[in-house]
This record gives sequence, C-alpha cells and structure tokens, in this order.
Amino acid sequence: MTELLTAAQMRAIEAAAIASGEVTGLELMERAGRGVVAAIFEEWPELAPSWGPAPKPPEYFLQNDEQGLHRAVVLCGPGNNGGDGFVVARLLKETGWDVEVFLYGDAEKLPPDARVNYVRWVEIGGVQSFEFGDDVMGPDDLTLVVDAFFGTGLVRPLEGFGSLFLSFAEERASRFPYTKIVSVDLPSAVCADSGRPIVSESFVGLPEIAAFPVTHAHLTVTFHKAKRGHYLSDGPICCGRLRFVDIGLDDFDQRVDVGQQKPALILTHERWPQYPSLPKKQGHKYSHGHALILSGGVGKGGAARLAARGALRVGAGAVTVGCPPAALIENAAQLNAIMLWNVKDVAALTDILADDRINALCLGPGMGVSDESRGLVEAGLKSGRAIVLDADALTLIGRDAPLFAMLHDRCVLTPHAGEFARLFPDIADKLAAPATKGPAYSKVDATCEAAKRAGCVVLFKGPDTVIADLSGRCSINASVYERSAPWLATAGSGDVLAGFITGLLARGFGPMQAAESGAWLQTECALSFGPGLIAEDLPEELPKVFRALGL
Ligand SMILES: NC(=O)C1=CN([C@@H]2O[C@H](COP(=O)(O)OP(=O)(O)OC[C@H]3O[C@@H](n4cnc5c(N)ncnc54)[C@H](O)[C@@H]3O)[C@@H](O)[C@H]2O)[C@@H](O)CC1
Ligand SMILES: Nc1ncnc2c1ncn2[C@@H]1O[C@H](COP(=O)(O)OP(=O)(O)O)[C@@H](O)[C@H]1O
Ligand SMILES: [K+]
Repeated sequence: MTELLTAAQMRAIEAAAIASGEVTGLELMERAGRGVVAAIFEEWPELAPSWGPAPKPPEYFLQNDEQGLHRAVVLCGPGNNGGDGFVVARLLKETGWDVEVFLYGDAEKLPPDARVNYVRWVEIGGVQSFEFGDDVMGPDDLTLVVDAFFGTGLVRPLEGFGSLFLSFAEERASRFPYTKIVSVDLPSAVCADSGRPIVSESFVGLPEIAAFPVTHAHLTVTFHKAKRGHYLSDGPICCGRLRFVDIGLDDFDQRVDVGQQKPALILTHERWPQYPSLPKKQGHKYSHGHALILSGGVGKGGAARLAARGALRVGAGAVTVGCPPAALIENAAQLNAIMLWNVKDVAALTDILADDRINALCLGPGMGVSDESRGLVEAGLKSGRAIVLDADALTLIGRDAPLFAMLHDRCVLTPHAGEFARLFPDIADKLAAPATKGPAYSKVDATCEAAKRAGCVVLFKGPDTVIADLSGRCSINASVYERSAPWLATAGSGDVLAGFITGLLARGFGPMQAAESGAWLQTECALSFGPGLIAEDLPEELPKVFRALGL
C-alpha cells in the first residue's frame, strides 16, 4: 500500500526539498516538463523523434503547409502548472514540433520559476493572443493539446477564456481521434484533493461533469506520487491514463510533517493488503471461525446465500445461514457445505449467540426492514460480535437513533451511495453540494467523518471504494484505470463483498483489515473473471486469485 497526497502535502514536500538546498524549484520544473514529454513519447511512440517524421494525415484533414510536422497547442496557466507547460512547449519545439502557446493570465504576474520558463519560451516561440470567434485549435491536423492551466493550485472555477479553451480541446478531440489531450499533473478544473470538477456558481443545479467544460484527457502525467483526486470521484474519468514522473522527491516524504491529515492509502493490483493472516494457518475448522449470516424470508434468501458462499470461499472454517422456518426448505435445497439453522425470532438468535464459536455475523442482505428485522439487528449488536451491517440493516440503523448508538468498534458498515445518504444525510449533502472552490469536500473526508460518527469502520462503495476507521485511517480500493471493473455493477456483488468481509472477520481479521482485504479481493476476482461476470462468479474466482498470490 502506498499513500495518496493532498495538494497541501505535495506543496509541503516540494517546499522541504527546496529549503534543503539540494534542488531548486526551477530544477523541479525542468524535471517535471521533461518527464511529461518523455511520458508522451512512451505512451505514443509514433510521436517520438526516433520514430521519424510524422505520418501524413489523410488528405482531407490537411489545411496547413507544414505537412509531416507534429503540431501541439499548449495551454499555460498563471502558476507553476503553466510553468511546466512552457517547459513542455520548449522541449517539443526542440524536437521539431510546431507549437502554439496560449497563456491564461498575465505574464508579468507569473511566479518566478514559471516566469523564467516563459522567458525561455518567448525566445524561441510566441504566445498567441485570443480573440473570441477564433478557432484556437487551428487546422485539423492537431496532434496534441497540452493542458497546463492548473494543477494542485486550483482553488476556484475556470472562467471565460480558460473554460472556453478546455471545451475547444474537448470538442477537437471528440471529432478527431488522433488529437490527444495530455494534462499536466491534473486535468485543469479537477480538484487535486477530491477529484471533483470545481464548478462555477452559475452551473449549480446541473450535474457537475455535464455542466462544466472539464478536459477528459487521454493521458495525465503527474509528479512524485498520485494525489487523491487522481483516484476519487470523476478524477479517473478526467485523467484518462495516469503516468508518474519521478522528480527526485522521495527523500523528502519522511521529512515533512503532513499535519492533521492522515495519509489515504491506495489499494491497487500491486499494492494489496498484505496481512500475514491471509494465508490459512494449520488448525481445525473452528480455528478459522464460524460466520453466521441471516437471511430474509421465503423467496428472499439469495442475497444471504451469496454472502455465505463468499464467507466460505474466503476461508471461514464454518458458515451458517440462519433463516425463518418457512424459508428452511428453500435454503436447504440450495446449500451443502453451508449449514442452515432455524432462526425464528430474536430469542432464537440470542440463544444461538450463546455459542461463542460463532465469532462473526452478517446482517442485512435480503433481510427486510420489519420490526422483527430491527430486533435481530439489535440482538446482533448487543452480542458484541464482529458484525457486517449491509443493505436493509443499514436502512434500519439509518432511521433508528438508538440502534445507531449501539454501533461499536467491531462493526463494519458497507453502504452504497444511497444507503450512505440514509445513514449520514448531512455528510452526504456536503458531498453532493456543488464543488465551487478547492480543495473540495471529498469522498475520503465524508467516509472519515462517517466512521468517526458511527464509531466503527465504514466502507463506502463505488469504483472508488473508500474505507475508513474511527482513528482516521483510510484507504481507497481503486477499481479504476487498469483495474477498472465496471462489470462489478451487477446485482448481488455487494452481498458477496459483505460475505468476504464477514468470512475474514471470522478468521480473526480486524474490521479495517477485513474491509480492506474484502474490497481488494472483490475487485481482483472481477478482473480475473472478466466481462460477463455475475455475482455468483465472484466467490468461485477466489481460488484463482489466491493461487496467483501464492497462498
Ligand atoms: N509541488 C511540486 O513539487 C511541483 C509542482 N509543479 C507544478 O506546480 C503546480 C502547482 O503550482 P501552483 O501552486 O503555482 O498552482 P497552479 O499552477 O495549479 O495554479 C496557480 C495559481 O492560480 C490561482 N488560481 C487557482 N484557481 C484559479 C482559477 N480558477 N482562476 C485563476 N487563478 C486561479 C491560485 O492562486 C494558484 O496558486 C503543480 O500542479 C505542478 O504542475 C512542478 O513544477 C514540479 C514540482
Ligand atoms: N463501476 C464500478 N466499478 C467497480 N466496482 C463497482 C462499480 N459499481 C459497483 N461496484 C461495486 O459493486 C458492488 C455493488 O454493491 P451494491 O451496490 O450493494 O449492490 P448489490 O446490493 O446488488 O449487491 C460494490 O462493492 C461496489 O463497490
Ligand atoms: K493541468
């Protein structure tokens, strides 16, 4: 696992590096710009100088005389992101590209390092002025738009010329697939801390991404480490692909006091929760715990059966489904290794929980929201067992303050966005409010606040699943970029996730460890299985994922 930085943390690391005297801001900017150009050539080798002259675009696209020359438009902003843009413009020009530069801001007010690179650029090229009505992207043969308006410094919406240019770039790339947009550090208009586009008040009320001209880059090249916004919310969609450039700041990470903000960890294919307890140790079945999963009534048992299958495959020694008497036959017809108990009412559950070998519970999937279900949730919470609360159990807790007050530090709540809003309406409102200034309130902020309030682990689902505990520890299981698994959006996949977490709790994982590992495994199973996945496939894919981990 590694950490994602906020803009403030990145600034602090940069400041520490410069203060050490080991590097100057200008050197960092040069490394950044060079890294962007190298990343462009790695991403599209046909654009690299070693590839030879640019191939001729089709006849009907040619409108200029410079046939065979690659052409770039570089959009520079008023800060150091713009400074990186001037470096990129210079380097592309040096490799023989035809480069046009636009500046959003006043050249006299550029910060010192950006100003130096502006001056270096104007020695070899011009800065274009912009008149309304111009087709600033020029002839149709445009190869590259470099978006260097704003990076980690974005604090308010782009206006006028800035937002117009982003929409010109979008429009051009949507018409001509060979026109690539590359964002420097972050797509301009995307908040580095939240991944949310910063929108103008005048767009309030419209869906953010639809209402605001934000670039959907083909490639985003960032420096040192990923920022939270690269992985949260709309960030990944706007970034396209993400590449990293090492600008020599590794030594300074440790020297910086990152203040009150705990790091957000990122779980990716390579960075997985390597808990020593994941391999199964010797012992009999009850050394690996006994998970009890409560099911709904007649015809409502599918969700619990999916969760139970997940808990068993993830390694719980024994798994039992508990259901009302009328549903016993239906469940018996479908379960073999999973045991089945009659849980006719709250008293029956309380009796069952007298057996302390049952060490993990899962309540909610298919359970219904009746008074009886409420009583079961109450009994489950009262037992003090490690417990996953999902689906209907979350709805019950959301509308019942005394039940909410019973949550404890062995609980894991697994809401999707709708359930999150029922549980934490004020927090959800903050997250849903338009982001009109940066740094904007993020899904990390929301999940951490929720975990603190609930006093337990909260796993807030989505392609950017955020998991937080009450201490402020937080991680993001990213199902984005090369780990994108949109086929997880299928009925029942959340039930299997609840089962994975319950099984891991039964095996003795702590709530945060179980939630992180369960979410990570769910994505790995989806990737391993591939398109066509249905929820039933997830537990069946686990052995393959475990084998690949060498367990
Ligand atoms: N932090 C680092 O270590 C490095 C940073 N570099 C670059 O520097 C960037 C950060 O530079 P800055 O802090 O100058 O920030 P930006 O260049 O992102 O923004 C510049 C300034 O514009 C103002 N601003 C924000 N939103 C605005 C808006 N909508 N309209 C008009 N003005 C607005 C703010 O005052 C902001 O500081 C990074 O994204 C990266 O590209 C690189 O040069 C390499 C090293
Ligand atoms: N686009 C997506 N990319 C990756 N994971 C997703 C995506 N959409 C949903 N998921 C995951 O799939 C699961 C869906 O859970 P949930 O909404 O509770 O569905 P259900 O109740 O039908 O099981 C969650 O774990 C969520 O994180
Ligand atoms: K940018």
